[in-house]
Amino acid sequence: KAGVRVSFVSTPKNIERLPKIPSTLAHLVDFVSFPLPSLDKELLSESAEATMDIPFEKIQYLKLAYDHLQHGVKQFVADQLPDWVICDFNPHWIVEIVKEFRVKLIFFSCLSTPASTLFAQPETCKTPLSPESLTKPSEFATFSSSVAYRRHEAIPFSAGVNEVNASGVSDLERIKMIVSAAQAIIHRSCYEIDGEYLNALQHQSEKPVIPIGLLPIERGTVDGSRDKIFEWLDKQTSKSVVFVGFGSELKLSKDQVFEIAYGLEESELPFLWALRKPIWASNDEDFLPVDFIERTNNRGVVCKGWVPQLEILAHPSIGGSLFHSGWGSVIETLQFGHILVVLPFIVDQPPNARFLVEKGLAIEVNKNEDGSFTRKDIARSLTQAMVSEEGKKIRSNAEDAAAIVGNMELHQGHYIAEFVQFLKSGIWKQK
Ligand SMILES: O=c1ccn([C@@H]2O[C@H](COP(=O)(O)OP(=O)(O)O[C@H]3O[C@H](CO)[C@@H](O)[C@H](O)[C@H]3O)[C@@H](O)[C@H]2O)c(=O)[nH]1
Repeated sequence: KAGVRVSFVSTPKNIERLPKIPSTLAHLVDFVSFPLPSLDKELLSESAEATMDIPFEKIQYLKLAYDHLQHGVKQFVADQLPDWVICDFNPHWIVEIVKEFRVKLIFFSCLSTPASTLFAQPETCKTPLSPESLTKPSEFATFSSSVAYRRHEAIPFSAGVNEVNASGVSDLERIKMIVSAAQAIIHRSCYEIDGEYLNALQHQSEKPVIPIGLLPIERGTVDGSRDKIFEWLDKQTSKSVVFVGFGSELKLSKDQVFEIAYGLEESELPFLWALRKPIWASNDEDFLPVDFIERTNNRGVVCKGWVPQLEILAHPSIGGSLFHSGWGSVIETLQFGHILVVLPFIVDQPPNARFLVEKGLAIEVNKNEDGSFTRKDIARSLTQAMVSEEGKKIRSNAEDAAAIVGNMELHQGHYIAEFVQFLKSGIWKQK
């Protein structure tokens, strides 16, 4: 909308998943599709193009396949000579390409600023990321911060990012290479919500750390066909229903799915659960406790598949959500002023959850030291959030947050405008 020409480079299936570009912007935005090079079918199925398509242990092969895109991308950069390349942490080989063609680079971190303050500790720039460094708040947080991993979360996370996987390059190495070559780092962030962490991150970094706003999605830009989910929601009382979802890439175990199911049942609250077929399920239908659907069908709906989450969250019957605290879902929930019950598992989800609790916007489900949780923990947190007196202040804080998180003028008008200014001038004045 600011008149910047954008080529969005990805693979066919991922591009198909994106919303269509409005005709008024079609002359400025190209979707550039490179077929994903195939690997041995044993390693990666031909239809897999994103983490949501595969089990966790296969992600390393997806990275390997993406690394083979470097030749096509190099040719594209040579032909187009863009002013800037913006990329996430994955394509470390872009560093050589931008150097060769003298193109400027921006690192887009899709993780929140509170989470990033933990990865960007000065010591981790030199050494592998240790679990110890993740279990304490950033030393650059000059305020009282509770954002840190618990030990049971820090151990697998640090192992995952340090490991030299099948692609031959660890995630930490990828991030380091891109960050050190980038002129700036951009975050889905704004001073009004996570300003203190943005400032802490800026103190940790020698480069501009630029908030590009929270990028709330405008309604009507995603498919929200009014199918029977909405007919059911229309019949529910205002702000009474909990939306339950765990994002795109998290794979829950059978125990976890069952405890969530029993917890929903025990809470006696109306719910709408978006549940894709778990990888351990033997068939398309049977992955919930016996008779769960029958026992809860007077007040709950389970949608087995991908749902129009944004349109559901916008419905007036939704009052709260039970989420993994993926940053995208956090923004979408707060955009509509709903309280969050957070049950974090992987990547940045644990620090996101701590941040939301610290801000008085969420209740985190209690977990044991080994990371397990029970139906009682789920039911207790849901009741507290949705109906109890204890949750009243948090419900009201979440409602107030909608005025900031859902403010399109602030995010698109102000933050994106400032970022565009940076793209044009290359100069960033720290706030
Ligand atoms: O049935 C569904 C399920 C998901 N979504 C959408 O998918 C996105 C999910 O995003 P997010 O909440 O960020 O979850 P993940 O994609 O699972 O998140 C990964 O990426 C995030 C950063 O973008 C990290 O914060 C998470 O930890 C990481 O797991 C959101 O836009 C949802 O609206 C749907 O529309 N329908």
